[in-house]
Amino acid sequence: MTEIHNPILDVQGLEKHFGGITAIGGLDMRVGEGITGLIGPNGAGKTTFFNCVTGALTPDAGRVEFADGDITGKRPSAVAQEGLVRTFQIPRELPEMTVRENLQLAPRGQSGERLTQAWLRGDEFATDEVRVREKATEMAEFLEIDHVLDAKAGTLSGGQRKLLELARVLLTEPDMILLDEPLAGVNPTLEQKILDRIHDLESQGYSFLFIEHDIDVIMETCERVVVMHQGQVLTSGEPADVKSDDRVIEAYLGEEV
Ligand SMILES: Nc1ncnc2c1ncn2[C@@H]1O[C@H](COP(=O)(O)OP(=O)(O)OP(=O)(O)O)[C@@H](O)[C@H]1O
Repeated sequence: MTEIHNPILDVQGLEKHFGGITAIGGLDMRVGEGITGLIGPNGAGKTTFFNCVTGALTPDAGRVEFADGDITGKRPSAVAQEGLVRTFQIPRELPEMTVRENLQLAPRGQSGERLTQAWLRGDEFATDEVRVREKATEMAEFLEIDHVLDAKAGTLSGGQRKLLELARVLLTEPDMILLDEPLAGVNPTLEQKILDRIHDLESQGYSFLFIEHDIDVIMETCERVVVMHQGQVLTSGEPADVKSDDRVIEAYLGEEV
């Protein structure tokens, strides 16, 4: 296991139980800058971990620090204001609204208060409206969904919905983004586009923690990988080391490698 010396996200002793089920059992995890992969078998606790860290679930025990601040048990909006946001395995756009409306809402929604406050400070409301619109357009262009800006979000393909979700999250100007299977159900061309954008964003200073089941994608995309198993961190390190770790092969990769 390799140590991260200057973590952005530092989780200690995290626990989450559902009745008699221990989803997270005393987990310690440190995540630094760049792109980190989070892998593990079904039921390992990856999504529960995301939920506990970003405030959707309250942990039963433990401490979550982000950018040196204690965010344990804070609500999702407060966590987002600190610069930590997540996407969902199943995107959460508003299907009856257009893509543009979904994007323009993003900075004002639960996770966008930081940006909205910045925009509202000392500016005319009308100017803010224009800025919100411009930002939404820029983001749609960046993620190549600008051609569907006027379409209802509910009519988008699965892959386009993933891009919309990523755009909405980015519009909150986070520092770290937790991605919950952003490539699931996405065709290979779009998959490559999403990965390219993630790399672009990394070079702009964003950091990612990235749940992904495809080990080849993890190997190519991530500088570091954390492996979860039964609510704990089994190991972490560079992708090649993790892939050849006997415990990881036994617990997760099996005959895939
Ligand atoms: N709301 C809940 N109520 C009861 N049990 C839950 C709940 N959420 C998760 N669990 C249980 O907690 C454990 C961890 O689930 P979790 O979804 O976090 O795993 P995961 O690693 O994200 O799995 P997958 O890769 O299949 O998405 C599982 O045993 C799951 O059944």
